Amino acid sequence: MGRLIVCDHPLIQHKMTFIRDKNTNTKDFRELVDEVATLMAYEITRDVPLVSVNVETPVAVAECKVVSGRMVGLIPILRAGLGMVEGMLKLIPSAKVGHIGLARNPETLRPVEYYINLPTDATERLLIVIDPMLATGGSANAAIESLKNRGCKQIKLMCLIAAPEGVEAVQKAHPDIDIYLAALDSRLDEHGYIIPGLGDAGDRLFGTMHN
Ligand SMILES: O=P(O)(O)OC[C@H]1O[C@H](OP(=O)(O)OP(=O)(O)O)[C@H](O)[C@@H]1O
Ligand SMILES: O=c1cc[nH]c(=O)[nH]1
Ligand SMILES: [Mg+2]
Repeated sequence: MGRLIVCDHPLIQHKMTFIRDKNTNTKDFRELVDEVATLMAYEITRDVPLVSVNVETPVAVAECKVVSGRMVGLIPILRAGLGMVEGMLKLIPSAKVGHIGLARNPETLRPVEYYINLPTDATERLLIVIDPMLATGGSANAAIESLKNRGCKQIKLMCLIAAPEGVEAVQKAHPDIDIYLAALDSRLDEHGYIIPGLGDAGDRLFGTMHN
């Protein structure tokens, strides 16, 4: 079974409080999501391979390590996953970015894939699927399945908030996948929203709330 890692660093918990708050405006929400993505990037790259290099300090040769090149691909699920890309690229600037467009049908809650574009060397990279919300798990599962169907083998999933139902669905369909979260919430409501959650992540990131 893949690991479930809840990244509960105090700075992440602090920022998540304001991300959840309905009174946080679009600009602040976007900045906070970006910041949490940067902090989570630190944790999700904890086990990337290193290679040894020697560097000359002003006084001696030091045996050092560098992250081996061309390691990571970021795969945001459109739209809301886009809000986490820049924050991760701050720590992993050599990552390439692929996109998977999925939208949940509000009645069936089933995801519909409307776009996919992956880096040409995606099968050689550790791919991090990113989406703020893991609700029923339908979107994450569809994205992971799409990647696997194209020959990708090393895949992790990174979300801000998950419902237990979503975690269980991903673990059942893809038991090889590690899941990284900033918070694990209580449940889903009858519309497939995470409770207490943060509302609709895409709408809050892009200011498209219908109210
Ligand atoms: O786990 P699930 O039940 O599949 O729900 C989670 C999905 O729902 C949201 O996207 P949405 O369909 O609202 O699209 P958007 O990002 O364009 O707003 C969210 O960003 C996830 O992709
Ligand atoms: O709570 C939820 C569930 C799915 N998608 C969201 O943006 N929020
Ligand atoms: Mg949405």
